[in-house]
Amino acid sequence: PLTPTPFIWMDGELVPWDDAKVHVLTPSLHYGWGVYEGIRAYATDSGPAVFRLREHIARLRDSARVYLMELPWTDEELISAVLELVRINGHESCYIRPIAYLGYGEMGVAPQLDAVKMSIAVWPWGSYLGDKAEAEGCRLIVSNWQRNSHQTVPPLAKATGAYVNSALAKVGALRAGYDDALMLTATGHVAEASAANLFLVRDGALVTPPVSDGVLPGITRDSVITMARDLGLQVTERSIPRSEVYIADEAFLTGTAAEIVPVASVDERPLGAGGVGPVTKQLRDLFRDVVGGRHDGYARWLERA
Ligand SMILES: Cc1[nH+]cc(COP(=O)(O)O)c(CN[C@@H](CCC(=O)O)C(=O)O)c1O
Repeated sequence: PLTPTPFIWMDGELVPWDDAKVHVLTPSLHYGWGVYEGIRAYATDSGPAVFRLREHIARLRDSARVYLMELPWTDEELISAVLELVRINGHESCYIRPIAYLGYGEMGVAPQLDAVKMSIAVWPWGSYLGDKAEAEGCRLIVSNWQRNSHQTVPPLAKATGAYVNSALAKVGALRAGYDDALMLTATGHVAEASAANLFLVRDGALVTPPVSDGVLPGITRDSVITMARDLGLQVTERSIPRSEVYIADEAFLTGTAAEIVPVASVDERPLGAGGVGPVTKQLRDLFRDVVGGRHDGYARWLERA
C-alpha cells in the first residue's frame, strides 16, 4: 500500500496528498494517453540525492513528443519542482513519479492534445521484486504476451496506456507462481521484463537487447553499461534469441524501481550456480555505492535535493 506523503505537485501548486484529485472523465484515465517517469532519490551523507534526474526529465519530454504532448514546463522548472518536492516531503530516500496527462474537457479517442496537465508525487518504495528475489535471484517465466512493438504501441515512449502490455505479462507470471515475466518480440527475441531491462553474463561479458528490440531505453540500463565498461567488462547490445537466456552464466534485471535484481531462473532453467553471480554482485555493489554518493567517479549522476 502507498505511504502518503504531505504534498503532491500539481501544475505548479503543492497540494495535500488527499486533495490531489482528477475528474473521473479525465481522458487519460479512459484511453491511456499519458506519459510518466519513475525516478529515485537516495539517502547520502549530505542528504537526499536524485539519481540521473536530468536524463529522466529528458526522457519524459521524449515520450511526450511521441504522443504529441507539449509539456507546459521547462526541464529546469520540472527539475526544480522534483528537488523541492523531495525536500518538503522530508524523505531521506523516495520514489518519484512525474506524469503528464490530458485534463478534463473532451472525450473520445482523438483527445484534446492541448489540455496537458502534470503532477509529480513521491513516496517511499522499497524493494520492487521483494527481498527474497534480491537475495536469491528472481524466477522469471517467458510470457505468452508479446512485448509492444514499434508498429503498435511504441516501446521507446513511457506511456501510461502502454503498461497494460506489461501488466498482462506481470499478472500472468505472478499467477503462475513467478516473480516477473520475460517478454519477447514478434520474432522470439528477448525484449525485457514487465518493467525492467535484462542483461545476460556469459564468459564474463555482458549482453543486453537493443532498443530496436522493443525495450524502453532504461536509464539504469545505460548506467550499468557505462559502469561495466568503466570496469573493463565487454558489453554488447544485440538481439538475443530466447533460448540463449537458458545458457547464460548469470542474468539480472535493471530498473529504477527494481534497481539491480539477479535472475535465478527462466522457464525453470537455473542460471549459472544460482543466487547472485559474481559479475551481478560486482555491478550491484558498485551501483549501491554510486547512488549512495560513495563513488566520486559518478557524482555527475546525483542531483542534491
Ligand atoms: C518497460 C520498462 N523497461 C525498463 C525499465 C527500466 O528503465 P529505467 O527505470 O529508466 O532504468 C522500466 C522502468 N519501470 C519504471 C516503472 C515501474 C512501475 O511503474 O511499476 C520504474 O522502474 O520506475 C520499464 O517500465
